[in-house]
Parts: sequence; C-alpha cells; structure tokens
Amino acid sequence: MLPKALTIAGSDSGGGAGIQADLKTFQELDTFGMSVITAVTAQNTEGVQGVYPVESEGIDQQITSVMDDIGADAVKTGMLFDKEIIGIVAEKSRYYKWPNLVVDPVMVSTSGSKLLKNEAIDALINELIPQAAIITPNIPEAKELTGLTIQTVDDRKNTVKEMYKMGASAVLLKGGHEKNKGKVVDLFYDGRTFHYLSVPEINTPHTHGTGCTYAAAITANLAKGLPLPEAVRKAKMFIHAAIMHGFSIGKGSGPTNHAALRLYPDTRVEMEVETE
Ligand SMILES: Nc1ncnc2c1ncn2[C@@H]1O[C@H](COP(=O)(O)OP(=O)(O)O)[C@@H](O)[C@H]1O
Ligand SMILES: Cc1ncc(COP(=O)(O)OP(=O)(O)O)c(N)n1
Repeated sequence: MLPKALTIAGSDSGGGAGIQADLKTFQELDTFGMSVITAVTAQNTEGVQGVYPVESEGIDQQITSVMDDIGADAVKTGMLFDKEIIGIVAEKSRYYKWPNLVVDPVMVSTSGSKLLKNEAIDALINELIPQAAIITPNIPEAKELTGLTIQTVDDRKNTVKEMYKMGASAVLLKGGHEKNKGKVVDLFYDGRTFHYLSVPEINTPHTHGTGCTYAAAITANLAKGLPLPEAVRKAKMFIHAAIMHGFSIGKGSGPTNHAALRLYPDTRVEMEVETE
C-alpha cells in the first residue's frame, strides 16, 4: 500500500503552485495524494487574478471525509487565507493528532498577491505552528513571524531559534529570497543542530511554486517514514532538480518541473550540507 499524504491548501488554476504542485509532488514521490481545498485562486504564470475562499463548513467537511475514512501518514498546510480557516485546521490537527504536520506559512505569492490576511498571523503562531513537525518559512515570512531583521548568518540563526520557540519540532528557513555569491542556503534547525543546505543558484525566472513543491516533498518523505533531517535533505534534492528543469509556459514565471528526477535521472545536484 502507498503511504498517504494530505495537502490542505489553495488551488492554483495555472498548475504550478498550491494543491496542484502538492499532488504532482506526492505522485512523483510514490505517495497517495489527497486534498482539502481552502480557497480557489484564479492564477497563472503572470500572477493571481482572483481569490475565492471556500466556506468554513466545506473545509471542515473535506477534512472529516478524508480522515474518517482514509487517514493520512503526513499532512501539509499551504495557503490558509484567514484565521477562521486556521482555527478549523488547528482543531482538526488536535483531534486527529497528526504526527507529521508540515506547515508552510504561505503569506504572499512571489507575484505579490496576499494569500493570508494580516490579522491571521497570530492564529498561525498560536494555534497551528505549535502542532507542527516542521515549519518552512521563506525569508519574508520569517520576518513577519518574528519581527526580526535577517541580513547576516547570525540573524538567520537567531530567527530560526525564535521560530523554534513557537513550538514546532523543527524549522526550515528557505534562502531563495536572499541569494549570496551564487549560492542559495537553506537553514534547518531541530532545537539542537543547525544544518546548512547550500546549492549553486540557478539562473532562471521559472520558480513558480518552489515553496509548495519543497514542502510537499518533505511531507511525502515523512509519510514514507523517513526521519526529519533525511526527509528535508531528499526534498531539497527534489526541488533543486525541479528548478534546474523548470520550464517556460505562459508569459510569466513558469513552474518547476515536478517530474525532473524521473525524466532526467542523471541530474546531478551539487549540494553541500554543513552542521554546527
Ligand atoms: N534561483 C534558485 N536557485 C536555486 N535554488 C533556489 C532558487 N530559488 C529558490 N531556490 C530554492 O527553492 C526553495 C524555495 O525557496 P524560496 O524562494 O526561499 O521559498 P518560496 O518559494 O516559498 O518563496 C528553497 O530551497 C530555495 O533554496
Ligand atoms: C494557491 C497558492 N498557494 C501557494 C502559493 C505560493 O507558492 P510558492 O511556492 O510559495 O511561491 P510562488 O509560486 O508564489 O513563487 C501560490 N502562488 N498559490
């Protein structure tokens, strides 16, 4: 039987991010993907043209329908949009005792559209993050969550420590928004050790959906029973290959290639991992 992975997120009609990216990633990583849709976005490679939240009862019922019948080995959250939706998901997480909860604190799309209301950030911090096995903020999201500035390596370390105190078992600070000297560095912290995952920067505009795909790959790896650091390391290989083979569709920022490791098995990912 396949391990079961559930995503609770927004739909991206353009297919590069959100629910669509998550399900493609689950499939590529040999897990059975299921979905709870929190909002429908009208979206393409150029940006988000509309956001249409699903009513609370519909979200509540989708989770109940999946969990009471099928269950999940790991659960990921993406776009949650408002505090009411966060409240429902947090309550369900407590009720079903999700052990492998991956919280991607999606706030704003790279194209600049708000995917989480400002007043919902406190609910994310107080209700959902404390239940997470891992949270996966990018740098702007980490600044919003902590109020800290992030410029130096020490700032990154302080920021992950601050986020760790919010109660998740681990924190992954993604570095895609602050590349440095041709390198992109993600910082993973589990309360004891800092792991720096460093890769060469890929010069491409086709990075739509990177955050969703990365968090979905971590979720699939956790569903398969991998320990957290290994789930993250393998997910990083997956997302890096997906960006390397990202492609141009539409007029804007194209999607990553979820099938990259299958279609191009010789892809070499040059990743350095340092621990401290
Ligand atoms: N140009 C790039 N080259 C290599 N890796 C990248 C690039 N852009 C983003 N990444 C990686 O993609 C993942 C998602 O990054 P990031 O852009 O920080 O988050 P988000 O997509 O949530 O905004 C991270 O592992 C980051 O290091
Ligand atoms: C429906 C939906 N959810 C999340 C995102 C954000 O995707 P992400 O992978 O964090 O980054 P960008 O695609 O915005 O670069 C989204 N756009 N839509």
